[in-house]
Amino acid sequence: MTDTSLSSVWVVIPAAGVGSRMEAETPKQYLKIEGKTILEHTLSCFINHPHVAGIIVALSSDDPYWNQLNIKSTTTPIYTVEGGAERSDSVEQALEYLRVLEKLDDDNWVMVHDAARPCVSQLDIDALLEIRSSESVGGILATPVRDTMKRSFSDQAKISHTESRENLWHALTPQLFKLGPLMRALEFCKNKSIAVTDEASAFEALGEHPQLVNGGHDNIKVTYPSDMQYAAFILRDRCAYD
Ligand SMILES: Nc1ccn([C@@H]2O[C@H](COP(=O)(O)OP(=O)(O)OP(=O)(O)O)[C@@H](O)[C@H]2O)c(=O)n1
Ligand SMILES: C[C@](O)(CO)[C@H](O)COP(=O)(O)O
Repeated sequence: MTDTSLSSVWVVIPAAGVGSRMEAETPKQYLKIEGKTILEHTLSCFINHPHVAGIIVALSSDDPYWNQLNIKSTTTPIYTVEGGAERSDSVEQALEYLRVLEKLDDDNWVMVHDAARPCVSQLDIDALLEIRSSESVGGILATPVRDTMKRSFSDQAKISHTESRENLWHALTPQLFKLGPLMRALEFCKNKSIAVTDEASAFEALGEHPQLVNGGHDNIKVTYPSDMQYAAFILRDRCAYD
């Protein structure tokens, strides 16, 4: 087994969604904040990063926007692959590309990060990368739940009961795992028809316990229209200090 604790990682950016909850004409990853698309903001978090070997972006088959982006990358190769029906399918397509065309072997680390999360900080990315030298199966950025959590009835917006927020986290991205185990975990879930909305869930289905790395709660996933203003505030604030 080669020592990959300090090797560079490939970044998988699932960007093939339609953004239905955003209710916009354009898929949300192509909506603009401060003159740049959300996808460009997200890519800028990883382009020319010293520990990033390359970026693979999963796009929808009929994506007419990608070629219009203004992406400047001097040291980081960026490739695209056709995504799939679900986020997990898009991730699998990108991983297959890395294995077959980039000829990455199983113990290469890969980091999966939502195109819709443009506010991730370098500090958090580097904190997650630290787990490469641990014995863990991999891990994710996450942030502890801050509010009291209520469970509603399934058929009405009334409180059924309060869920304990003890040891309850919001899963964020990036999520960092080794290529081979991640592909096998996703394949296992697909074969068992276990729907997974993040990479960690696939490992949990195998009885694994990925590491939780405390990340900023401002690493939001732009999902609803109201998220755009908050993301713009965070990005403006971030640029003011960079
Ligand atoms: N088939 C899919 C679905 C989603 N994604 C990506 O996965 C990330 C997180 O998914 P989500 O926030 O749910 O995006 P959408 O699926 O586009 O949003 P919605 O569920 O509102 O349609 C996004 O960057 C999205 O582009 C993807 O690559 N392939
Ligand atoms: C991967 C993720 O962002 C972690 O919170 C989330 O699971 C994506 O879910 P979505 O339904 O695809 O937005």
